[in-house]
Amino acid sequence: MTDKTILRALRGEVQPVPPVWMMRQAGRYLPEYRATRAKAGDFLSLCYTPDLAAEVTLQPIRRYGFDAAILFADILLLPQALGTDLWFETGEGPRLSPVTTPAGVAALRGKDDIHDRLAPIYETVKILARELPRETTLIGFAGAPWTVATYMIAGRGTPDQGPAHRLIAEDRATFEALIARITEATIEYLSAQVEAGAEVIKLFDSWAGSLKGQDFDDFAVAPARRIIAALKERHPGLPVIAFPREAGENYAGFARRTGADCVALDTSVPADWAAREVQIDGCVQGNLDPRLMVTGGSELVAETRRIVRAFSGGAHIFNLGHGITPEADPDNVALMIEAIRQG
Ligand SMILES: Cc1c2[nH]c(c1CCC(=O)O)Cc1[nH]c(c(CCC(=O)O)c1C)Cc1[nH]c(c(CCC(=O)O)c1C)Cc1[nH]c(c(C)c1CCC(=O)O)C2
Repeated sequence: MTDKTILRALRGEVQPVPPVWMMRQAGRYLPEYRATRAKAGDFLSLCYTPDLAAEVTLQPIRRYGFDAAILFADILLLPQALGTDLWFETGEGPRLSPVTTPAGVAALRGKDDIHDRLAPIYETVKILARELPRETTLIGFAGAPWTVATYMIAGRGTPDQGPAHRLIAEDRATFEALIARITEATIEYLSAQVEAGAEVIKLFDSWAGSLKGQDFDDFAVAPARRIIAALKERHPGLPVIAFPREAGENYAGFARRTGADCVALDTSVPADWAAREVQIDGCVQGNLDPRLMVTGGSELVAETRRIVRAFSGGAHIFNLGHGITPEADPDNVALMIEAIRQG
């Protein structure tokens, strides 16, 4: 049995001090990240250069001693491995060649033909498995099929995921075929990460909140359940964190319905409600507002303590409700960690 604090939380163990890591902990708020990114040239080159991707993954571990490191990569590398073009417009975000037709879906690579392009990611995982401190847990990840599909269909990020919802309404068969292709490829991608040394897997469904009713069941719950079941069959005991962001009331029962060991909570979910309705099924992760990492001060300390207290009756991994932003002050991260560990 391991004594790693993150793995203990994921097994449902209640700990006096919750383990902590942060979404986007390797990121632009850190000067050392900006320096390594400049050396790589651009964001995608950083993702695909294993030595540099491992370096930025390790930077926040060295600086803060987080309990977990998350592989540095992006959810959009999988669509790229499936054959879509991918680039980042400076100051705007990702762009992809859209996939909206039966022919477009059929032209995607098969689930077993993604590994040549993703090999550098597996190499990053191998370096990290060697170099991380022994008490630090290594988290691998992928986007959940719905969120990845929203980018593939629109060719970019969209505020309301309109193009993906339109495809569901107008050509459900093509949409379902796309989800199925992403789901099967995601299983192979995550399984390869585990074989390379990832100890925990996290599924990011950043746009789950725009799925309502039956669509939530069909396109957020069902694909996650399929991926988690396949991964656990191949890698017995593998812990999985699911992040159905903005799912609201659908957070209740999400772990049970998908087989996830932990549900990550966004900032819109009241901690007291989540302690009653979500934590009864196991570990929860979250959910400090990332804005407090910009503003800091006594409000940051008070909020951190409030969240620790709210979840103290069950298994809890402290985290933000979403990624830390480039405007955050690195000193506020240290202040948050001190409030967690020293109470
Ligand atoms: C939707 C999504 C993406 N990527 C991701 C999601 C799901 C989680 C979420 O909701 O944030 C997930 C992601 N992206 C990144 C990671 C690495 C691990 C981590 O530190 O959490 C992870 C887990 C690095 C990244 N991915 C990106 C950056 C910033 C790139 C830079 O250095 O310029 C980082 C550190 C770029 C990215 N990547 C994506 C967008 C929309 C953008 C542009 C917006 C932005 O600039 O913040 C797609």
